[in-house]
Amino acid sequence: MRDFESEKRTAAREAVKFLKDGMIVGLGSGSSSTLAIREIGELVKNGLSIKGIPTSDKTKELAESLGIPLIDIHTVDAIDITIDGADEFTTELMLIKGGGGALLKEKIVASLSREEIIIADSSKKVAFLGKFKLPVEVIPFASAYVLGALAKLGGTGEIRKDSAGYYRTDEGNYIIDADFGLIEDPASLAGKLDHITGVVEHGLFIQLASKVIMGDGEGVMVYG
Ligand SMILES: O=C[C@H](O)[C@H](O)[C@H](O)COP(=O)(O)O
Repeated sequence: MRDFESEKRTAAREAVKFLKDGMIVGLGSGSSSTLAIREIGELVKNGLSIKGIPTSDKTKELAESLGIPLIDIHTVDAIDITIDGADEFTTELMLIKGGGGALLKEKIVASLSREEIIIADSSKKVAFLGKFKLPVEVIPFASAYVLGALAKLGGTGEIRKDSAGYYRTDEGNYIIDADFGLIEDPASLAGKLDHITGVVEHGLFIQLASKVIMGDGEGVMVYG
């Protein structure tokens, strides 16, 4: 029986070894990223000098509580390294992200990053993306239209809910969790989703990850 929590922690510890003094570091969102951010907090306490850019309000709060210095994304040309999690990944470094609703800022930060390191436990590795429903962030006004557009592409979708009603992202948008079955050509689907009016962003990350560090039992496997 694998201990996924411990695999995530091992991957997080491995990823933070890439951080060096002076770096601008993208801080991912979700439970795996939280482990990495806690490790970064320890390193900062011990003298590592980095500046972080958080990918969600929750991550910002966590980083602040750990004393990790932050920098405004508008003041940087590039981010040296981002450490983030994923809901699914393939060994070709394609990802589904956004299970926690943070995909928009995560994709912006990943796009600005020289290196995007994904940390994951071994349950996240798949041959084909799509068992995990694909998060699609939409402007609330467009949600019915987008559901129809997804159906035309062969998908079904449901607007994500939470205890307060419809779930809202940090930017106030809705998330549609879309089911396309197993996705044989993620790049092609990503291109089609990019063209739907009202879609702000989607959780298919293509050619954004530089490597995936996967916890594998007691050790790690590195892809990329
Ligand atoms: O919106 C959330 C992010 O994309 C997370 O990186 C992703 O959902 C993986 O989260 P976790 O590390 O909690 O499995």
